[in-house]
Amino acid sequence: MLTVETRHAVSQAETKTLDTEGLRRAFHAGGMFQPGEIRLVYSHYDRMIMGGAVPNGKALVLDHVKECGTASILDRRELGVVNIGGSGRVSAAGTDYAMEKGDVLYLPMGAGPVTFAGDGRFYILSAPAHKALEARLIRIEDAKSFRTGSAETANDRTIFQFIHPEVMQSCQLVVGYTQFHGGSVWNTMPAHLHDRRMEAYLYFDMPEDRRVFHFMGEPQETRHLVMANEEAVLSPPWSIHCGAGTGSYTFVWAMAGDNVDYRDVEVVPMGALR
Ligand SMILES: O=C[C@H](O)[C@@H](O)CC(=O)C(=O)O
Ligand SMILES: [Zn+2]
Repeated sequence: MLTVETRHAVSQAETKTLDTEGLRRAFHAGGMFQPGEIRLVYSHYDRMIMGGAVPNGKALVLDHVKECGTASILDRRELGVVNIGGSGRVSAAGTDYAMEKGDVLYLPMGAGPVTFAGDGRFYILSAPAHKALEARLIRIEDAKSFRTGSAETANDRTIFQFIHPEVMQSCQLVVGYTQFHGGSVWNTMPAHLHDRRMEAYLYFDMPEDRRVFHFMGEPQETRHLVMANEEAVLSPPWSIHCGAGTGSYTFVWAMAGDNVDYRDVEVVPMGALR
């Protein structure tokens, strides 16, 4: 079963007027990981699609998505998959990829229908593409990683880059995830902006009652959303994106837009935040 929700782009001016429910309707996505279902959220920020596929023993096929206006989703798009669950398999274009937790798969434009199987919980990301590149399964040891932050500032973490120019080629997608050490809780602080790219975060690896207070908005007009396990949040290109958890967690970050330059960010000075 396929379910698709559309999220239109919301401006800075409108965001300023939203209450909690309004903010969540515009930017928050929950319930994407349902056994036996594929659920997608089609965002009009750079037309990024995020979603979940949970085969739960019965194979699921991602093919025609009406919102994309093509016969099959990858006719004019590329796809990233992060397995956040148990052992599973993803197949496309006659190749079967065994995916353990933490593995990331890139499927290029033209790869055709995508089949999800096994015990995986597959987080899906897709952006429009302009050329057919190489498919690639990237395991954590093939990712580029760096440790940043410190325990003193509660942001000691390792950033793993998978679909990233220093690892492989993609058209628009840049995808990786960040893991915390020793109870650190703050991601992406000091915050930054990148008007060239939107970003989506998926928070996971959290016990049921853990929450991340995710911050968004223009630097001088911030808002927060309370995020539970396996919930995602859209970050418009004009928005900061950072958060603090009530304990450690992992989050997948994914971007699409005008460039794939991970360092093309403007750091927001602490004094500019309101
Ligand atoms: O533009 C890059 C993204 O916001 C994330 O990669 C940041 C992040 O993972 C972190 O600081 O923890
Ligand atoms: Zn960012």
